[in-house]
Amino acid sequence: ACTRKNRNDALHPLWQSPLTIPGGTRQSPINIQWRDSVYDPFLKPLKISYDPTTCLHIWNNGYSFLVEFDDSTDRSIIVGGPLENQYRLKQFHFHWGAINEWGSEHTVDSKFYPAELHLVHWNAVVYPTFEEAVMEGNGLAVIGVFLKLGAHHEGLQTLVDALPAVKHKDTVVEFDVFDPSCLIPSCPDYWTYAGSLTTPPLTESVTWIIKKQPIEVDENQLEAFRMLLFTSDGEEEKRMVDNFRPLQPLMNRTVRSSFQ
Ligand SMILES: NS(=O)(=O)c1ccc(C(=O)O)c(S(=O)(=O)NCCc2ccccc2)c1
Ligand SMILES: [Zn+2]
Repeated sequence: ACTRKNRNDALHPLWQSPLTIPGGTRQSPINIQWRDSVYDPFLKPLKISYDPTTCLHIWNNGYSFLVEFDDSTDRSIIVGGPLENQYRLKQFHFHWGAINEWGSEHTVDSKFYPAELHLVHWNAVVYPTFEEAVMEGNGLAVIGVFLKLGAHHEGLQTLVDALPAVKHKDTVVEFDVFDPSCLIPSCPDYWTYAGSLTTPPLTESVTWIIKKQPIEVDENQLEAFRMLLFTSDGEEEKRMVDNFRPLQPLMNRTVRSSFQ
């Protein structure tokens, strides 16, 4: 009998998710070619208002560590920018590499950053639950912030100090007051495009807002990310590194910029 070719050859090793979504036309991440982005004078400034007391906890979900927020009210929201509605903050997380040469999900002119922060928001004006918003074209808005190697980042350090408590998959630690706007650069400039989640279910529901200016973090802070584990306590340890999805084709999309 002929052997069935392993159909998993197209799966990404990390998430056993398909590398390409059949019929996907707006997948993420992408390379942002600066000179191909189109300045849109009608783009508004992005307005960010987070209430630090909506912060709940940090947990290691087995492919990143995420800080979750109470999204039962409109206390932590973003509005403006390319968005038609206001969107509620649900969580933020990071993607990073084993070394400083790569780690971000998006690239700029094919350059990787060592890490990338994603702040995930959902359209609670139109959709009753996050789970429904995840399935809709205008359901989510994710702010992406690049991390580059440089000065120590005070705001990030409070997060880094909590990471040893969530070293293993499925561990959680209380984290009850944190204002993530300290992780967002002051420069208002951003790129924006229509994309998708970069983790399963990879749904094409994300308006991406990628800040042009990176934040600086130091080597010890990046190394702290790399001390986390994909694996649960008791399993053979696998360091949590390179948790970024490969670049996806731009296809018929234009990246707009809020700046000239
Ligand atoms: N890189 S990304 O911004 O695309 C992203 C990464 C991870 C997650 C996550 O689930 O933690 C998320 S999420 O919080 O949006 N969850 C998406 C998967 C999900 C769908 C429905 C219910 C729960 C989780 C987004
Ligand atoms: Zn992400």
